[in-house]
Amino acid sequence: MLARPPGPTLDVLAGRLMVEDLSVAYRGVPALTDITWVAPATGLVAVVGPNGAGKSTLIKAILGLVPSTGKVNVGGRTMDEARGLTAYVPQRASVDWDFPATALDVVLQGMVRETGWFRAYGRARRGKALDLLDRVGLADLASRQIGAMSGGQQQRVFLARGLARDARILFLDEPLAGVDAASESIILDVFDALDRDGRLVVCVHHDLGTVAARFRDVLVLNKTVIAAGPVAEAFTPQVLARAYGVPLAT
Ligand SMILES: Nc1ncnc2c1ncn2[C@@H]1O[C@H](COP(=O)(O)OP(=O)(O)OP(=O)(O)O)[C@@H](O)[C@H]1O
Repeated sequence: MLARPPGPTLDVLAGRLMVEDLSVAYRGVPALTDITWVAPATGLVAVVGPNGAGKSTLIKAILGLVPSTGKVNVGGRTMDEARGLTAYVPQRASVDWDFPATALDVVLQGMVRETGWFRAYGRARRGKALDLLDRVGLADLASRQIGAMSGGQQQRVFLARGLARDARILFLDEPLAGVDAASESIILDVFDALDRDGRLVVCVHHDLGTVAARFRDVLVLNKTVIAAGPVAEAFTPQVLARAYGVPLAT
């Protein structure tokens, strides 16, 4: 049985992302073991942990991008059934930046679903894609090749692409890694707007110094769950010492 946080009724859990006994192994080597986690209904969650803790693997396993055992559901729906509710912004390092596409193309690709490629290029969709680029401060670079943009600009384009799905739950893998202060500020402002809009943002994050200021909840991982919950309760020096193996200040 899923261990529930004390108190909540089924109503409170309705619609929540729930992970139960999730395990992943790569060629027989465990990367994640028995992850059980009930995400908050909305808000910003930082997924933190040392290198190799399994943060990226967790996001991919939740989305069904790597084989896993255990259960994942959103309010009782499997991830396949809930696919339309989710968006994924992968780690920048995992993207081939040499592919020939403009920033606008990349955002339009985010709107392609089961309906197929053709419908994605209607006038309304193009307008929406331009609005999304504007939202991340890149309206004037819509026709720039993605490979000719800075790291922070590329990350913002991929955030806009994630937003194009109008998802209720957004997963982002280190969107703030290696971006400059201006890009970081724009990305965090978008997160805050998503939070106000009642979305759930699950973000792999390396900078422990900004967790308390910018995220409401945290999931601390080191191949299994070390702690999870509101930052004030779960992001403590004791938890971080357990996760990272050395004392760290929060
Ligand atoms: N495709 C793969 N094949 C084999 N092993 C993998 C694969 N992907 C990840 N791993 C291993 O699984 C473990 C968890 O990796 P993962 O990338 O999920 O960790 P992470 O916490 O996101 O790390 P980082 O902070 O360095 O990005 C690591 O030991 C990694 O080497």
